[in-house]
Amino acid sequence: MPTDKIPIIELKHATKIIETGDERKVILDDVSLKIYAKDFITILGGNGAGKSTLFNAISGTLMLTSGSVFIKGNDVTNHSPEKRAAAISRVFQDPKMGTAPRMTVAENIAIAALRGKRRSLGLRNITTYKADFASLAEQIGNGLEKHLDTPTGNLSGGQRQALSLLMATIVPPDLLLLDEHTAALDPKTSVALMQLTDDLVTSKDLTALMITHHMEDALKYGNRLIVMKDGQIVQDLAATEKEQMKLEDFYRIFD
Ligand SMILES: Nc1ncnc2c1ncn2[C@@H]1O[C@H](COP(=O)(O)OP(=O)(O)OP(=O)(O)O)[C@@H](O)[C@H]1O
Repeated sequence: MPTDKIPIIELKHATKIIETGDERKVILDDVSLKIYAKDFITILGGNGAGKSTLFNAISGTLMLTSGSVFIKGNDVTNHSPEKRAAAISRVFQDPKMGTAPRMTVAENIAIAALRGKRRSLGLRNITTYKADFASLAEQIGNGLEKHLDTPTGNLSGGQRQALSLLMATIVPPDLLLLDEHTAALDPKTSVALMQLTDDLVTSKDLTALMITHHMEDALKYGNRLIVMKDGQIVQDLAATEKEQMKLEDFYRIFD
């Protein structure tokens, strides 16, 4: 891992404590992490280990109790999620989360294409861009290009997740957060979406963090693997270390 470059994301002693009545719970425990350009990091951890909390801390939907968050060297610890959204895209587990259901596929893509731009595309001008949208959707596969005028609420879960992925990356973000984005899909669709994800991340040189409960995927994809437990990062493995790990080794981590 490079040490001289400025990380895309850096967490310094990120800590979140939840206090309710007499109860005090540390859900993110002094996490320090540097994520560099083109890192594709898979994240494993049991239920309640703090994986989504880590994503919430990075995207700003959870404000830290102490510690700080930097995006490309800028301290964004007190920035709202909206402000951080110019740099960070997130795809959720639930296919309903990433897209506006009453809007068509083309309209959703048009909105995503505007991210970070001041100029308005004007939804009325979508026809001008239809050919571009169709070719983008075609790259995604699974017939999305034939559904440009279909409200996204009528798409299959797999098509919606593929569309969410396209929308999250159409304007390449500084960081792509994948929050168990294949977990709600049937096994065949899940494998196809995972392959598509890897193709997109690799071809667009994206920097990505991916939470998964599939140990095989965590081992197969990415250049780095993080294991979380009790709000802490307990393993941070580079590609070479990861290659030497066997599934049994990971099962031991969760013991
Ligand atoms: N806003 C909150 N208030 C109180 N507790 C919270 C809050 N957010 C998360 N937690 C708690 O923090 C712990 C970590 O939750 P988190 O969702 O990050 O786990 P996870 O690793 O993503 O788990 P899973 O695999 O089940 O999705 C859990 O015990 C959860 O109940």
